[in-house]
Amino acid sequence: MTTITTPPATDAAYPLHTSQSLRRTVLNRAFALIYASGILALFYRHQFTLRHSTTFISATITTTFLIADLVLAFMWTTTTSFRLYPTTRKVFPENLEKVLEEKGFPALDIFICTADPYKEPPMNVVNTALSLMAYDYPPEKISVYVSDDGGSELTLFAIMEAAKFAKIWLPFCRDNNIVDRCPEALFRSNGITFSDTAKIKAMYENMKLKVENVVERGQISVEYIVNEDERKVLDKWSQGFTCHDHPTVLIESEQENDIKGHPMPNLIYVSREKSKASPHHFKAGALNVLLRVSAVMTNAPIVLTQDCDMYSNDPETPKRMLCFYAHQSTCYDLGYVQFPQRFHGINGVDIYGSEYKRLYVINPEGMDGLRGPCYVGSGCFFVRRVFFGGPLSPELPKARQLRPDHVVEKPIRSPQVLALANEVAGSNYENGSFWGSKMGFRYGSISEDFFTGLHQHCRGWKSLFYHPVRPAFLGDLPISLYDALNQNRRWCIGLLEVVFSKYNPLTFGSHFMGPLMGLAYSHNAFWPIWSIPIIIYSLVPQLALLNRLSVFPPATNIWFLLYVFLFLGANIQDCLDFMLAHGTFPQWWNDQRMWLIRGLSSYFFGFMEFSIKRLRIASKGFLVTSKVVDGEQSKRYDNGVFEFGVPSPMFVPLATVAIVNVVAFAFGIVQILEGGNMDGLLGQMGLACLGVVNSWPIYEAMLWRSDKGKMPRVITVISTFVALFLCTLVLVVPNA
Ligand SMILES: O=c1ccn([C@@H]2O[C@H](COP(=O)(O)OP(=O)(O)O[C@H]3O[C@H](CO)[C@@H](O)[C@H](O)[C@H]3O)[C@@H](O)[C@H]2O)c(=O)[nH]1
Ligand SMILES: [Mn+2]
Repeated sequence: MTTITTPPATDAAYPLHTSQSLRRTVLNRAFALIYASGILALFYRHQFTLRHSTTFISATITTTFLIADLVLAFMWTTTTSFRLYPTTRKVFPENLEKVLEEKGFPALDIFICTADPYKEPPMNVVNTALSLMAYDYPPEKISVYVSDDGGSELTLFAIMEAAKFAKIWLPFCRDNNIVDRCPEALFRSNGITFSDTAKIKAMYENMKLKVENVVERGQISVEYIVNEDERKVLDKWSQGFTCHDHPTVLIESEQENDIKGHPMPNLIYVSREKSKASPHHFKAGALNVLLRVSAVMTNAPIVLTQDCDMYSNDPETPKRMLCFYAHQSTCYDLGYVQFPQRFHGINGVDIYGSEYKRLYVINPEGMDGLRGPCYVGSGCFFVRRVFFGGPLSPELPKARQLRPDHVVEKPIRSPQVLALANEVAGSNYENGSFWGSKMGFRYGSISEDFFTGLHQHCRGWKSLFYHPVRPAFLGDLPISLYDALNQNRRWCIGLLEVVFSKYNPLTFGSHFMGPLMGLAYSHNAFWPIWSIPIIIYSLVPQLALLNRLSVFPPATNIWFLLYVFLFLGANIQDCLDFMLAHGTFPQWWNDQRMWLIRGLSSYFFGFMEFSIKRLRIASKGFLVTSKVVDGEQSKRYDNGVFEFGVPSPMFVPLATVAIVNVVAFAFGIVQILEGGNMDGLLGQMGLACLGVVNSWPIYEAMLWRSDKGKMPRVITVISTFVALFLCTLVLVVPNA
C-alpha cells in the first residue's frame, strides 16, 4: 500500500489547485435581503387577511395559501444557503510531477456496482470497467472491483471477456494517446484514424456480439468457454443458485501484462453472498462488501465509487483528483472529492430535466464554499479513512486486516487472502458489528449516498467539489417520463428516511455542521414537501377562478406588485443561475416544468410510499433504473416528445391538473370576451395560462398522438372524471 506523501516545500511555487468565490456572491446576498423582506411582507398580509376574513370559505382559502407559502419560504431559505458562498476550483496537474514522484502516487481502488443484467446491460458494465482501467495513472496502482448484486453469470462472462480485451485496449489507448477510453464512446464518434483502429474495432464488435448474444439467450453456450478455468468458474452457477440466495463468487484476474508487456490493473469480480435470512441493504451493502474485500486484497488509500453506467470520459481524472490529495498534511480532514454526474445522449432541450443541473452542479458549487458538497453516489474519490469514524475520532474494525492503515503484503491470489476475502463477503459477516452504522456506507435509507455524505460531514469531515470543463464521467439517463419519475420517487423515499431519522439535517445536521450546511442538506432532504405548494397553486386558484372567487389582490392594488415581485424574482434568479451554469433558456423552461411535474407526481407518490413503508404495509425496496434503450422510444426522446405509454397512477394528477387549468383558462377568456371585470382575477388567469402552457405535452399525449408513447386511454378517462368532479364541486360551493 502507498500512503500519500507530504510534498516538499516547493509547493507554493507550483500550486496544484486554487479556489475562487464566484463574482455573483455580493449580488446574491443583497438580493436575499430584499427578497426576505418581500416574504415577510407577504406573511404580514396573510395574517391580516386571516384576521379579517368573514366567511369560513375565505378563512380556509387564506390558510391554504399560508401553508403553501410557508413551505415555499422554507425552501427559499434552504436554497439561499447555496447562494452565499459559491466557489469554483481549478487544478494544475502539470505541476504534479514537481511535487510528487509518480511512484509516490497513492493506489486507487475503483468500485463499480451493478445489480441486474437485464436492466443494466453487461456491455455497459464492460465499457465502464475498460474506461476506468485505462486511466492515465500507474496501472499497477489501480484495482477495479465489480460488485454484481444480480449474481449473474452473464455479467461475470462479460467481465471475463473485458479482461481479455483490456490487454489490447489499454496499450492501444496509451500508444495513441486516446482521450475517449470507453470503447463504445470512441467508436460512436466518427472520423478516428489511429493505426489499428479498424482491427481493434472489429475485435470489440466481436466481443460485444458474444456478450449480447449470451445475454439474449440467458445462458453461455459451450463454444464460448475457452478453457478449464472458465468452466470451473461458471460451474458455480449450479442448481439452486438464485440472485437472492447464493454463495459468494469472487474471481480475480491476476495482475498480468498487456500485449506490449506493460503491467495491467487488477480486475476483480465480486458477487457477495446473499441469503433470504439476512438483509442485504442494497447498494450500501454492496459497497461495504467491496470496502472489506478490497481492504483484504489491496487496501488502497483512495477509493472511487462508480455506478455501472457511468464511464470515464477523461483519463486524466485521477491526476486531477490527486491535485487535492497530494497535500495530505494540509487536508487531514478532507474526506472526499466529488465530481459532478454528467450524462450523454441528453436531447438538446433536456425535456425531463435529467441533467439535474441544480442537484449536480449549482448546489454543490454553493456547498463547496461551506464544508463541501453532498456525496451523489458516483464519481466520488474518498480517502479510505473517511469510512472509519471522524478525522480525530477513529472507529476501527476489529479485524486488523480491514483497517485503513493495514499494509497488504501477500499477493491477491494467495490462498489466505482469498479465504479472508470470501469470509468478509459473507451475508452474516456484519451481524452485531458497526458496519452500516458507524463504519462504511450508511444503512437505513435507499438514498445511501446522501445519508453517507451527511453522516461524514456531521462527524467533522470536509469534502470538495471539482467540476472540470471536460466531464470526468458520463452516465446513462432515463429516457421515458415513467422511468424519470420513478427514479425521483425512489430518491424521495430515501430522503424522507433521512428526514425521519435521528440524523434530520435541519436539527441534528445544523447542530453538527453549522446552520448553513444544515439548510443546504435540508434542501435536498425536504424535496418531497415541494408537492404541497405545487399541488395547491396548480389547483386552488384555478378552481376559485371558475367560481369567480378572487384569491389574490386585484391587479390595481399595490399588494399585487408584491406577488409579481416574489414570483418573478424567484424565477428570474433561478433562470440566471441556470444559464450561468451553461444552461439555455429552453432547458431552464423544461427544468421548471419537470419541477412542477415532480411536485404533482413523484414527490407526492414518494411521500405516500414512504408512509406505507413506515406503517410496514409494503415496500418495493431499491428498484434499479433501466438503462436499456428501445429504438422507437429513443427516437421519440431525441425528437423531444414526451413518453407516457404505461398506465401509471403517477400520471393521473398530471392529467387532472392539465384539464382543470385549461377549463379555468377557457372560462376566464369567456369572461373577458363578455366584458366581465377581471381586475381581481388577473393573477389567477396568469397562473392558469402558465398551467396550460406547461401542460401542452400532456394535451398532445391525450388528444392527438397515436404512437406508443401517448397517454394511455384509461389515465385520460380517470383524470377527466376527477377534473370534472373538482370543477363541479366548486360550483356548488357558495361564492364568498
Ligand atoms: O441492490 C442494489 C441496487 C442498486 N445497485 C447499484 O446502484 C447504482 C445506482 O442505481 P440506479 O438504478 O442507476 O439508480 P440512480 O437513481 O440512477 O442512481 C442515483 O441514485 C442512487 C441512490 O438512490 C445512487 O446510489 C446513485 O449513485 C445515483 O447515481 C447502480 O449502479 C446499481 O447497480 C446495487 O449495487 N445494488
Ligand atoms: Mn443510474
